[in-house]
Amino acid sequence: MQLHITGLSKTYPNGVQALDDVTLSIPRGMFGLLGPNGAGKSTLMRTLATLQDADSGSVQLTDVPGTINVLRDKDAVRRVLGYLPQDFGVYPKVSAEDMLDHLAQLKGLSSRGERKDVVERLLKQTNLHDVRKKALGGFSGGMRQRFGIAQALLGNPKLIIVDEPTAGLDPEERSRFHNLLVEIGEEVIVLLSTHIVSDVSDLCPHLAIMNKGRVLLSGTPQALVGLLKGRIWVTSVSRAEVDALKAQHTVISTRLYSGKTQINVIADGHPGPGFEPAEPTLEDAYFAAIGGHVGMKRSLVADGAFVDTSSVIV
Ligand SMILES: Nc1ncnc2c1ncn2[C@@H]1O[C@H](COP(=O)(O)OP(=O)(O)OP(=O)(O)O)[C@@H](O)[C@H]1O
Repeated sequence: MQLHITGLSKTYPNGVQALDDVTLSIPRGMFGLLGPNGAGKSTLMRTLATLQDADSGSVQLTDVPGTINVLRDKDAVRRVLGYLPQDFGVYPKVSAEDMLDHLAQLKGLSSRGERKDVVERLLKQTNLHDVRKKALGGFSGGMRQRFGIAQALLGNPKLIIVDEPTAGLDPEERSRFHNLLVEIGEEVIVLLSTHIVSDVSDLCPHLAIMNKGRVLLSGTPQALVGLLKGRIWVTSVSRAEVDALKAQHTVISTRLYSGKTQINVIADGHPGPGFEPAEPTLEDAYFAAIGGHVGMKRSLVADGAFVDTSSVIV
């Protein structure tokens, strides 16, 4: 099973181009869609979830078995889709158990006994069984997101789309949520959008980095990080020195560390006194891509094949 997205574009009536010729092949397992706010992640996910139309392009879900034309055969997509939107709302007065039972009915599970089993299993899987009688309005952010996954798993979906699910969760709930996603398994496609690099590095064997509606890079974390091998340098300076360094070097990120500013620079050779070589991380790849310092030849992905980023130009 693979999801092939080819040349997908979308411009909103206000003139914002949210998707600009997006081409990606998404294999089975967890796939991270990483990008800053406004990159176009939600637009892409809503389009794949059949909730809005693209202006052009095509999307195919292969070997489901058979092939689904995602933009055209919306009912067929909905039968294999589980979706957790960014703004997942719940009825505050309804209990988790009753709501899940209701959603199961809407998904077509008409047998009461079968529904009871499915609801029970999902509540256990998402660690909500103890609070199943509690009204959803009293749920914490993390519990609500786990409930969101429970409803997305109704009907054994093959394509699961989760849009920024960890935003606003505390570290413990984030880790719990990550474990839940990992458990969903490798037999389905799980597309996860996030602006948090560690969500992707912890979970996803494949990812794409998006900005301004375009895919900047895609591949395995190792391949993306490999692009920067020997090219990341780090130094630590006082705040007063930061602007001068930014004027002289290609700074890809700065962060405060023990009261000093740690600066990561991209350069093909040693940038000068005070710099140490650094092992590149996915965060470096992310910032380098967003800053336009590494990129992908568009023609390489034009055939829709999943690109090994060893073939990426820098
Ligand atoms: N319905 C809409 N009408 C007009 N512009 C929109 C609409 N939805 C999104 N946009 C714009 O399209 C661009 C992409 O938005 P989108 O929500 O897809 O990005 P995102 O990567 O999901 O970011 P975020 O995490 O902030 O939602 C943004 O500039 C946004 O303001």
